[in-house]
Amino acid sequence: MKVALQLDNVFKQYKAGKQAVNGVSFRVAEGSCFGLLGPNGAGKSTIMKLIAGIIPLDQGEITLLERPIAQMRGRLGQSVGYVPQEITLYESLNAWQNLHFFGKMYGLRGKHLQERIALVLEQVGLSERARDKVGSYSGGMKRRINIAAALLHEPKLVVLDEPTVGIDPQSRNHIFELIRGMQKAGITVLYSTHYMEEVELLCDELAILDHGRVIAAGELREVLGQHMGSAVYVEVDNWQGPEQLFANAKVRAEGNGWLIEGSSALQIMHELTGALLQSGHQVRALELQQPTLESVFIKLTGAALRD
Ligand SMILES: Nc1ncnc2c1ncn2[C@@H]1O[C@H](COP(=O)(O)OP(=O)(O)OP(=O)(O)O)[C@@H](O)[C@H]1O
Repeated sequence: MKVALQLDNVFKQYKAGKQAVNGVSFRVAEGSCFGLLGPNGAGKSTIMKLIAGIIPLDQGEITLLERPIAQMRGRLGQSVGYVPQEITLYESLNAWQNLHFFGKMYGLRGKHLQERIALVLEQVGLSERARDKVGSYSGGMKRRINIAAALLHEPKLVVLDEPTVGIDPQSRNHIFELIRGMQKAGITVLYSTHYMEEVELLCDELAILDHGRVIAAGELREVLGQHMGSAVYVEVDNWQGPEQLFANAKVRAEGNGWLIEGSSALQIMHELTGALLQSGHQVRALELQQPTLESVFIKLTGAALRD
């Protein structure tokens, strides 16, 4: 695996604030989509700003394409396309004019800039609205132009900070398609979100963050497998519960029933059906439950991801 981005023991504290990033390390393979998943305040935006060189780190090292970013200075901006959470566009200008402005900031000029603007507008599906004022756009369309602006200079790494918050489904789909297109083109994508379904859909690998620390990281299957076994959910009328039946599994009350987690869900189901058939209890629900990022997060932090 060729590493595009590497963070080694990175720390960041805002003035008089708490430790926003607290010893974070992870590696992102070239051409992959890496998800940063965590609740509000976990440190996702801060990590992204550190990578884009917008704020300096306190300790540790960030390496982009085998070069420490501390040594890259102006060249960092050439390699990274950073899309902040906030929309940063001129509402009174049209999309083309906005992109022209950003393109010039990246040092693009003349015919090449015009070609790049046309291409990124096509990539975000807004060529036909290019001459309309951005002020007349929906939130999702503005977000797509913000992403287009970060692609103008053909960066090797694109950093997207919660790009789907508060946008319409059509824009969301466009953004997903765009990311898939970037991956095909060998561009590395760092994607932050607090929607676990987005990570499951888009990302090859992920890091779960909480209070500025990585609490789990790796490929999706790996993370799910490492932290959760599969489980069986059961609802039974007038039953004292499955605790006595499963000495070696974890049992907890959930909803109107119980969740039994162990190394073999099939074995749990087998034993459960045997016992319930014998006792003649009325079974309301009996199902296999695959581990999800949500369940991993609850297990690791004791809180739901969207709290
Ligand atoms: N400019 C700042 N000054 C002081 N503290 C800050 C600043 N920006 C962020 N923080 C604090 O740093 C911590 C991490 O915030 P950060 O914005 O990186 O988290 P996040 O995971 O991106 O959250 P969100 O999803 O809300 O954007 C939080 O405790 C936040 O309050």
